[in-house]
Amino acid sequence: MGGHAAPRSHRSTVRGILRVHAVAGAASGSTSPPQPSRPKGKQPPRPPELPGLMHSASMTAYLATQGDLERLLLQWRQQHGPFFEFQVPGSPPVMVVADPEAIREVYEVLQYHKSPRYKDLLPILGSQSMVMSEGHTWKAQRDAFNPGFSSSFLKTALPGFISCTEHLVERLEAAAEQREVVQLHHLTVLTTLEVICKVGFGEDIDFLSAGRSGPLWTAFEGLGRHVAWFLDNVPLNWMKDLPWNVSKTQRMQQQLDSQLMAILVKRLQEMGISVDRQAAAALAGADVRTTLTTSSSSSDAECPFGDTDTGGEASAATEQMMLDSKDILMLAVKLCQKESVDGSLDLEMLLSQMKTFFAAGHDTTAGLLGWTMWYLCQHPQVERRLAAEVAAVLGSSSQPSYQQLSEMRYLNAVLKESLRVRPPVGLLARWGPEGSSLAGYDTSSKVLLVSPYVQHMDTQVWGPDAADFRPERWLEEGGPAQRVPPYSYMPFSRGPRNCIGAQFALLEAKTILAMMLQKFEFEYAGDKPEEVLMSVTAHPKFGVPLRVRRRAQPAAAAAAAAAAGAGL
Ligand code: HEM
Repeated sequence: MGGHAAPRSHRSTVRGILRVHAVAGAASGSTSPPQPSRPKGKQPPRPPELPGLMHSASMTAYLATQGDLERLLLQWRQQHGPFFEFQVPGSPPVMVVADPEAIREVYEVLQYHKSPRYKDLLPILGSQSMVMSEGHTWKAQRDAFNPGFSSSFLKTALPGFISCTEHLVERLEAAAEQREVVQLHHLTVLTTLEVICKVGFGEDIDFLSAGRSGPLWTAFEGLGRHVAWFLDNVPLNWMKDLPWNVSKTQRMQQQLDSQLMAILVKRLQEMGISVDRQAAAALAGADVRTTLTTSSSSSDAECPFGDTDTGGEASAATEQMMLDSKDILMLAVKLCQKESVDGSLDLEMLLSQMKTFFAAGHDTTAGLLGWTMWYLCQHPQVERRLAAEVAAVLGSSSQPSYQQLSEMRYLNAVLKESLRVRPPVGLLARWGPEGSSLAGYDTSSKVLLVSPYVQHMDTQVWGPDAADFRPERWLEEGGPAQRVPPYSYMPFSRGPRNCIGAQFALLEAKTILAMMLQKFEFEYAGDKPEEVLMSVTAHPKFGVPLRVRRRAQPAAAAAAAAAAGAGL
């Protein structure tokens, strides 16, 4: 079945339009940069303009694409070439850039800043989130957290990934026993939340048992819905600045902040670092920017990574810290302390990154898992081959080792293919500075929009079956997938602002899929095909309802795998 054969709802169209509008930075928002006078430079082709919210007549052409925003961009790319522009009424022009070399220029050479409208997400991500910071501040944050997301550290964290997945396996066992249909996407959301808390922050929270009732989930979900409402309803976006909405946002943010701050303070105390609890409470509770001192510090210096080089091998000292640290947060705290002149810690910066990882670290990977299971159900021959590989590599072991996961080449290909045909993060936006141009086009004060989906569907790069879900393409020696230019495959973006969590997400997805497929068989239980619900990420709209059955005994499965060995 084709990669985008599932039809999409008109509702998701409208949300999609609004997302573009939001990312573009609607004029109604206070965060839109000023509009300077236009410099010289040619203008790219302009397809029929995207409709504004109330212009339903002009929406007709748009809906003809079955409400699929990314497919519309793909269609326009085929009609107008790799550069074209549109403008949503009331927002700056949006130039779509689909040429791999031009994207590389923007992301690696020119390193344009992110679109200012991402700032609307700061209540969820934290005021110092590395998603939005730039320059030295951003570099300091990446330097502090990069080692925790490296493969060498993640290798040691594998038991954490496994123990969270065991909760999921228990839940699926109960479902198989009771012949219950599970909403797989929902279960993967809860599992990936467990993983980020455990591996990221060293905190055990049983989200699968607590479900939607746990205080951390309740706080996160409430704030998320509140913030998303203003993003989705662009014409009413200004209402977020009304005093009662500002205080509601602050109140909800405070609930989330206090939950995560409690974890942070606990972890610091476990590390022997005492924290001024009152100040921590104030930081979690109000809109203040404070740098707290800890027992080993005496002033309020920030974590000064500004001039540290991120590239290259980890130093021996960092490697030792990796060995001694149980989770990513602990490692980052140690690195910050080491670099700090006086041992002080910027708690607000740490809290912001915790919020960022909590938000960015689960929804995306849960989407990847949900979509992968949907594709496996649609392609039983792929599922059989994958299950055979898992059985052959794991044998009777119920806990995969890092080495075993690395040996699963077909699993790797399945995940790469799933990320290609349905990249969880659909749109990336940068801001063209005043006076700038790209490939001869004026990009001054424009949003430069890149769609990984458009890049992944280019038949000139991927071949005529670009739209098909076909993991084998990644294993064909000398095939088109081996020759794609870097910016034609970018589910995790690329360049210095690529996804810090890419290795984390892949290890997590491999662990969860291998452990699920070793024990269970799945069948799609929905009465209509899955559809995309475009939110900040591309969700499976119906939640991937699945019937679960126990797979034949591992020994029998291993025998079947041996028989299928030639196909591995
Ligand atoms: C399948 C899973 C994931 C996908 C597809 C994904 C995709 C992306 C993409 C496309 C970007 C670039 C955004 C932009 O330029 O606007 C990004 C950035 C980021 N991601 Fe992920 N992500 C995933 C998982 C994770 C995980 C597990 C974490 C953390 C635990 C994470 C944390 C981040 C952060 C902090 C950034 C901002 C990096 C920076 O600007 O320096 N992501 N991700």
